[in-house]
Amino acid sequence: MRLVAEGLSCRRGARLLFEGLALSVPAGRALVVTGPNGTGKSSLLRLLAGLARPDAGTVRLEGAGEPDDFATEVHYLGHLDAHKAALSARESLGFWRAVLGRPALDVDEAMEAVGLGGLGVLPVVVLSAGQKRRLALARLLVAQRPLWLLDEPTTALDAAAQQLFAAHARAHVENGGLIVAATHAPLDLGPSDALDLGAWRPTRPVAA
Ligand SMILES: Nc1ncnc2c1ncn2[C@@H]1O[C@H](COP(=O)(O)OP(=O)(O)OP(=O)(O)O)[C@@H](O)[C@H]1O
Repeated sequence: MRLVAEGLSCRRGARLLFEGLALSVPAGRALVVTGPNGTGKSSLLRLLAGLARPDAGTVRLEGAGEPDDFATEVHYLGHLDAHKAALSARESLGFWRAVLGRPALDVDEAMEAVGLGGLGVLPVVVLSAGQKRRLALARLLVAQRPLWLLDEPTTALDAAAQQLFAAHARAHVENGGLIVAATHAPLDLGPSDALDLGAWRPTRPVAA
């Protein structure tokens, strides 16, 4: 399996964020995307996830079966954690496990794996910011999907949770998974390439 993007251009409002962007991420490898605020890291991840259309260019996941199946191969973790506030942490994760399909860890195993063992009965609304982020990361573990698209995955995580996350991510890559992660923090995801989106900012014409 390989994620391939070619000739990608992205415009938000009146601003061209990048154009002609190409990337290729094979199975068993991660791509770490960095760049200053506003350079388009989240926008790029949304294009790769199929949540937005590029102004030009294509995205494909080679070796993923039918093109229509693309969405079922992808875990997208955005800025927002996408929990239902009124559910308990266990119920929320169980909901995602049922919806996402291809079950992997069971709910209690995944809660333990992100250090939330014992907190499952709490309503999501009372969890701390870092606990909510841990719960979002647990979603990656309850359903088997090869491509993880992660937007600032370590936001709000303490040092121990960052290490836990990195260990799960490296295991995913070692098992042939693919990861594209946007980050402002150093991330050790195992065999990786780097993409600095700051270098893709279109240059402005120099005023005469
Ligand atoms: N719906 C929108 N309409 C207009 N502009 C938008 C829209 N969404 C995002 N933008 C702009 O697109 C640019 C890129 O935003 P994006 O969130 O992709 O950047 P980022 O690199 O992820 O930033 P950060 O590091 O702050 O998270 C920003 O200038 C933002 O204001």
